[in-house]
Amino acid sequence: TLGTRHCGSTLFRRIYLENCVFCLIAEKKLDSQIIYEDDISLAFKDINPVAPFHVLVIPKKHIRSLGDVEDFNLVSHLLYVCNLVAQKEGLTKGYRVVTNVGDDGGQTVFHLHFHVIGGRPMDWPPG
Ligand SMILES: CCNC(=O)OC[C@H]1O[C@@H](n2cnc3c(=O)[nH]c(N)nc32)[C@H](O)[C@@H]1O
Repeated sequence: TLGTRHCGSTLFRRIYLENCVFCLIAEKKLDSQIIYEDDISLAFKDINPVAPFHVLVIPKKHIRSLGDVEDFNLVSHLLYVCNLVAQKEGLTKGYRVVTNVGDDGGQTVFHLHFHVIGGRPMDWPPG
């Protein structure tokens, strides 16, 4: 698919990025329910919640998945935001943070994102 080929051309990157749903959300070209934003990250409600509270935390910069991260200070910031939105929601009984990496990981949107899932007891092991 488009996302699996790597090509240096700016045109290819522009077309590819314009097909990234989370890039469109970050650029406000696609609507979403934003619950936190700063200059490098965004948190918005998942369109298909699996729990009473289900929010996605993403870098505004396009990064395909955790496997493609170069600057882990950014990941640290994203996890800080996960905790921030969970505290803001008042998830005092706990919550789960999940990132899916690649096909076996169940990743379906290839723009790095952390799920913050809460409001009900979680099962273990995950599927
Ligand atoms: C299935 C878990 N693996 C994964 O990769 O999760 C991707 C997550 O992104 C969610 N999602 C997809 N499109 C959109 C969209 O346009 N808007 C919003 N607000 N969420 C979206 C989807 O429901 C899934 O939970």
